[in-house]
This record gives sequence, C-alpha cells and structure tokens, in this order.
Amino acid sequence: MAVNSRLSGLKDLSISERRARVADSTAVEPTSLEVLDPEHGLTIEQADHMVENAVGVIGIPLGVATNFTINGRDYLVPMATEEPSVIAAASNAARIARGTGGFATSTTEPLMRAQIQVVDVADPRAARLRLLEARDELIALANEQDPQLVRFGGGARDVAVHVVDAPAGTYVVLHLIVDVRDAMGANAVNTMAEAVAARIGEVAQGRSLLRILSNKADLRLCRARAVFDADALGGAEVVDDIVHAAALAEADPYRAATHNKGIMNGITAVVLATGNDTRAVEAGAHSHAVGPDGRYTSLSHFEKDADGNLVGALELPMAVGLVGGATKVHPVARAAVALLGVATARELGEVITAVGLAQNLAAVRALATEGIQRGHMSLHARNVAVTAGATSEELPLVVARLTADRAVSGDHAAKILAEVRAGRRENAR
Ligand SMILES: CC(C)(COP(=O)([O-])OP(=O)([O-])OC[C@H]1O[C@@H](n2cnc3c(N)ncnc32)[C@H](O)[C@@H]1OP(=O)([O-])[O-])[C@@H](O)C(=O)NCCC(=O)NCCSC(=O)C[C@@](C)(O)CC(=O)[O-]
Ligand SMILES: NC(=O)C1=CN([C@@H]2O[C@H](COP(=O)(O)OP(=O)(O)OC[C@H]3O[C@@H](n4cnc5c(N)ncnc54)[C@H](OP(=O)(O)O)[C@@H]3O)[C@@H](O)[C@H]2O)C=CC1
Repeated sequence: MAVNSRLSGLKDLSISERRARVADSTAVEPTSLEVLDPEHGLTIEQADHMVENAVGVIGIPLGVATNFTINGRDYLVPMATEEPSVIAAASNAARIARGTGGFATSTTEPLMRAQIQVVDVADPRAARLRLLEARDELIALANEQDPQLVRFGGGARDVAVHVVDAPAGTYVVLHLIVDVRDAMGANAVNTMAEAVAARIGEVAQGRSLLRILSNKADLRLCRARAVFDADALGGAEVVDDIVHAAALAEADPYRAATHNKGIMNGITAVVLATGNDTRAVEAGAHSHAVGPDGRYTSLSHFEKDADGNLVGALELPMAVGLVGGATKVHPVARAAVALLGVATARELGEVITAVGLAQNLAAVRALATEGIQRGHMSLHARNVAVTAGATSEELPLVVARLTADRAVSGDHAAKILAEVRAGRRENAR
C-alpha cells in the first residue's frame, strides 16, 4: 500500500488517535504499534541481554515526522529525541519541500573500512607494495571469516595501504574495504580485520597492532538534495539570507559546529529510533565535515537556483544497518523500522539523510527570519511548565501564557502557575 505522509493536524490528535492515523496511512497493523507503550517496550530482561550491569531502561520520546516525499515515495519517519521542536521542524521543512517534489537521494555502495596498523617496519614504503601484491590472498582470507555476508552479496572487496608518519613512529596501515550490505558492519569488519592481521604483519615484516573499523566511512556516502520554493520560504530575501547563513557555516567553524548540530538533530533521532549506533554516525559525520585543507566546515550547502528558489544539498557517511546491532533486538526499533517501511540499509540511510537536510533547512530558515526562540521555545514551554509543577490539567493554560508573554522561563512559569491556582481557589469560593 502507498504511504501518505501528508498528515495535517496530527499534532492536534490524542496519542491513540495519532497511532490509528499513522497505521491507517502506512502498511503497519495498528496492534504492532502497541509496543510503543512504555509498559510494552523494552523489558528489563531484554535490556539485561543488551548491556552490562543493567539496572533499568530509560524512555526517550518517539514521534513521527510527517510530509516526507523521497524519490517520489512518501515516508512517515520515526524520530527518537528528547528535544522539543525537532520533529515539528523536520515536518515543517518536509512540507515545504513536498511542494517542489520532495527530496532526491542517492548513495554509494555500502563499503566500510577496517584499519590494521603494523608497527616496527624497517621499510614502510616497500612494505606497502608487498601488501598490495598480496591483495587477492588477503581478500580471500578475510572472506573466509563471513561466508554468510558473502552469500548475501557482500564481503571484502579491496585493500588500500597508507604509510602514516606519527610522533611515535612510522606505521603501515592497511585498509580492508568490505561491502557490508544491510549491516552497519562493525562486527563483521572487525572479525575480518582480526583474522587477517597476523598475515598482514608477516607480509609487512612488522608487528600488527590495532585491528578495528574506521568510523570515517567515506566510501559509504549518502546524499540528499531538495528545492525549496522561495515564496513558501517567505520570499526572495529569505532565500538570500539562508544562503548567507549557510555561507557563514562554510567559512566559520564556530558556526559550522552549530549548523551541523542542527543537521544531527534529525539524523541522530532516526538513527536512535531504528536501533542504530548514534556514535558511529556522528563520528562519521563530523570527520566528513573536515575538508582536505583540515578545516571543520558545514556538511550541507545552500544556493539559489536559476528560478530564485533555494536548493539544499547534504552529503555524509551513513553507517546504518537493518540487521545486527540493536535493530533486530529492540522491540521499539523493530516497530520503527516497520513503520518506516524501508527494505535495505541503503534506503534507510537515504531517508536519514533527507531528514538531516530538512532539519537543517528548518533551523536555518528560523534563524534567518524570526529567530529560533519563537518556534522552539513555544514547544519547549511544555517542559518548562511541567518542571514548574503544572499538572496535565494546568499545562495548556500555563503554556499558553508562557508563549503569549514571550518569556519561557522557570520563574515565570512558577508565577503563572501560582496565579492559575489562586484563580481556581477564588472560583471555587
Ligand atoms: C517549530 C516550527 C515548526 C513552528 O513553525 P510554524 O510556522 O509556527 O508552524 P505552523 O503551525 O505554521 O506549522 C507548519 C508545519 O510545521 C509542522 N508543525 C508545526 N508545529 C508542530 C507541532 N507542534 N507538532 C508537529 N508538527 C508541527 C507541521 O508539519 C505543520 O504543518 P501541518 O502538517 O500542520 O500542515 C518552526 O518554527 C521551525 O521549524 N523552527 C525550527 C526549530 C528547530 O530547528 N528546532 C531544533 C532545536 S534548536 C537547535 O538545536 C538547532 C539550531 C537551531 O541551533 C541549529 C542551527 O543553529 O542551525
Ligand atoms: N567503531 C564502531 O562503530 C563499532 C561499533 N560496533 C557495534 O557493531 C554493531 C554493528 O555491527 P554489525 O556487523 O552490523 O552487526 P552484526 O555482526 O550483528 O551483523 C552483521 C552480520 O549479519 C549477517 N547478515 C544477515 N543478513 C545480512 C545482510 N542482508 N547484509 C549484511 N549482513 C547480513 C552477516 O553474517 P552472520 O549472520 O554470519 O553474522 C553479517 O556479518 C553495532 O551494535 C555497533 O554499535 C562494534 C564495534 C565498534
């Protein structure tokens, strides 16, 4: 069944109505969403199998971003985040992009690198060539470790050898390049790296030391682009100002870090919801943000097209999988993947990248126009009101006053709450 992600007004429904609407708009059975209730989610027994010294589980809100069209197909995107306004912002930008066809994405092959470091090599440059001569033997040896991966069409594909001059010595570092198919790949690649390390040491005539995947997954890139209509963004000046905002992020690492954090607001939320390794994706992203000149810069680019519309583009490494890790173990992650309806790790990566671009556009548009506080703080007001002690009944009143007063602070919430309660006592008399 074709998904319809244009669910206007989803925010105004109760949670059970929202779930019914989401199930109705996708191919998932409504009962499969029951696992999203905390009492039906990850059990302490399951947690105990996942990590060491487990003593509990922590709940993170899971929401659904609406309006996404990617390569002509609609997706409702599960996002796990503790931060208000993130899911609203992604949905907002996806709604704007939808008017001009949505997001177009592409990806490279799912190639990961493992590094095998060799120390104490007398002739590092000659050792590099000896290792390249042994390429076929090393690939065959690595592939013996994971016949299952090879059966799925993956496996070791190539080697590259770097000579690295470091303060404590010169190292020969062999990169084993592995097609990991639908896995994130760290376990698969690390097993291979450990298995071939001794032979690599022999060929290089040194001692093999580290044998571990590189999170700079620069051979496994995902890309997303979209056109955002100038009028829908607020006009030609808004387009120009977004281009200025993005240009600052390209030139200034202080701004780039925040700009990229905005991208990761979306990316990490989908990575977490689907049970993938957030640290691996974040490490990949930030390493990709360092250009050939060694400068940290923005991951995305915004420019104006010939029609005066804004064009956004994002490219980053995307080491995510649909098998392995917590994806198959965590019941909520399984439900999130089913809801998203992706068939391959590549498709998952492309959706995540589109969400990153949408998130970035929403934040930069807010910054280039009214500022971040109106949209973000009005949604954050709920947290502030709850922290001040508002009950579910008092919450709408306190949030409405906080937003109207444009003063979203704990002190002000406490003052409003006192007034609301005094008013109630007065009415009760
Ligand atoms: C917050 C909005 C979306 C309000 O924006 P708005 O224009 O007031 O919203 P609207 O009421 O006109 O609604 C527009 C659409 O937004 C979505 N939407 C709107 N509200 C909701 C909601 N409550 N729940 C769910 N969805 C919502 C929804 O899709 C809706 O369309 P509909 O489907 O209803 O026809 C806007 O101001 C925005 O996009 N702001 C950006 C917020 C943001 O980026 N937050 C991230 C946290 S700040 C940060 O960490 C990063 C940063 C900013 O530092 C990065 C950087 O510096 O680059
Ligand atoms: N630096 C890092 O980022 C590190 C991350 N990790 C962790 O590693 C985990 C991910 O490792 P990963 O290797 O993905 O997990 P798994 O080892 O659990 O899964 C990969 C394995 O799944 C099997 N498989 C089944 N179907 C497929 C398919 N369609 N495509 C590919 N493989 C398939 C393969 O063989 P088989 O059935 O024989 O296993 C493959 O080796 C995450 O938990 C991550 O946090 C670990 C160390 C370091």
